[in-house]
Amino acid sequence: MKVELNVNPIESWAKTNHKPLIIAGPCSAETPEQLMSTAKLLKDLGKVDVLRAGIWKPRTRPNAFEGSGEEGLKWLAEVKKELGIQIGTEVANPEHIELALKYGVDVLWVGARTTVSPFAIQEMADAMAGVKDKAVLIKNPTHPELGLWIGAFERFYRAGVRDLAAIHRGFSTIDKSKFRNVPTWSIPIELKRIAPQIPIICDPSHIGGKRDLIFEISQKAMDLGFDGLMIETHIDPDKAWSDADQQVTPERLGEILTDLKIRTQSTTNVDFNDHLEELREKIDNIDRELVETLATRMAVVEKIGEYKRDNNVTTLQVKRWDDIMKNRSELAKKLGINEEFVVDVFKLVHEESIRRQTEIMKAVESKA
Ligand SMILES: O=C(O)C(=O)C[C@]1(C(=O)O)C=C[C@@H](O)C=C1
Repeated sequence: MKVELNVNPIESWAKTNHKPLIIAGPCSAETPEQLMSTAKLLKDLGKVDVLRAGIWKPRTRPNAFEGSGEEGLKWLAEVKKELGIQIGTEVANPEHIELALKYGVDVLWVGARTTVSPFAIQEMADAMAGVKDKAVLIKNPTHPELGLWIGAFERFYRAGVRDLAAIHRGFSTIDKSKFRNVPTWSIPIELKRIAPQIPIICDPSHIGGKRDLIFEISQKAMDLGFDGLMIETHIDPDKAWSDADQQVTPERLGEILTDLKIRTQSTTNVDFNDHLEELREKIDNIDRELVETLATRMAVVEKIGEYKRDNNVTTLQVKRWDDIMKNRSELAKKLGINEEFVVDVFKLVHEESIRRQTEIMKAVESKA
């Protein structure tokens, strides 16, 4: 799948000359004082490009704080006027968009729970038709379905929105995890591969769910070459009306941003590039050998499949499979590589063996 979306580079709409783009501010706009005092400290850091604040909060259950609504937009507009900082908030329907535009919101984002619904996205895209100079950021859907995420970009793009970016906020899981939303980095990496022109912003607050994890997640995003960070920041995090555990003080945000190592996609250093080229050639050769070895293995699997078919023996051989898993895992340990990774590779290999042997069995059935 290739996605042709000629979206504008982040610098063109965020009016920033540094990378990464930093969006920070409280989870929710609670009071005019809370918003203004947080915003002033963020502005003083000199590194924050957009002040964020939730106005309408999609809470799991209805009795939680659901946002300050239009009133909060007035406070945001006041901050923009007084501090000259760009402002951003989450929108979930055309009415939110209309109000956000009325109060001069510069950056609108679509939440994960909205991205899952193409109906909601289409209505919002229609509401953005003809709107100029406003950026739309789209959070990944709550579950790791890349097509749905891309579909949301396509809907806004068709409506004429060109200032677009993705926000990676992790994926819901019922498994026990140290993260609130598991990052499953392979999904944003795949988005980068098939649509490299779409900037990606990481939301470590929602991935981590705990303030202690924010630095580590942000650094990982920088190591992967993400374009920005959205970090929830509150003047007094422990007293926040929503998501208290994942917010940091403006002071802590300053430390995080200072400590982050920012990497570049490439370098003009000739020695580095020459050496990288040599190593990549080695990798190309190793990969060729790997694929050739897989093909040789598969030929043996097919031979076994024919024997099994002719002797009415099942494709799946649990004892043998279990022995293979144990042995390959021990081998990985001995060679000092990640055992889980090797086990995962062999699970895929085994799945393919079974698929191929099932085909061999079927071929005879259909002849009979
Ligand atoms: O050993 C066999 O019986 C095979 O068919 C080979 C193989 C494998 O891929 O290694 C495939 C299926 C079985 O479940 C066990 C092992």
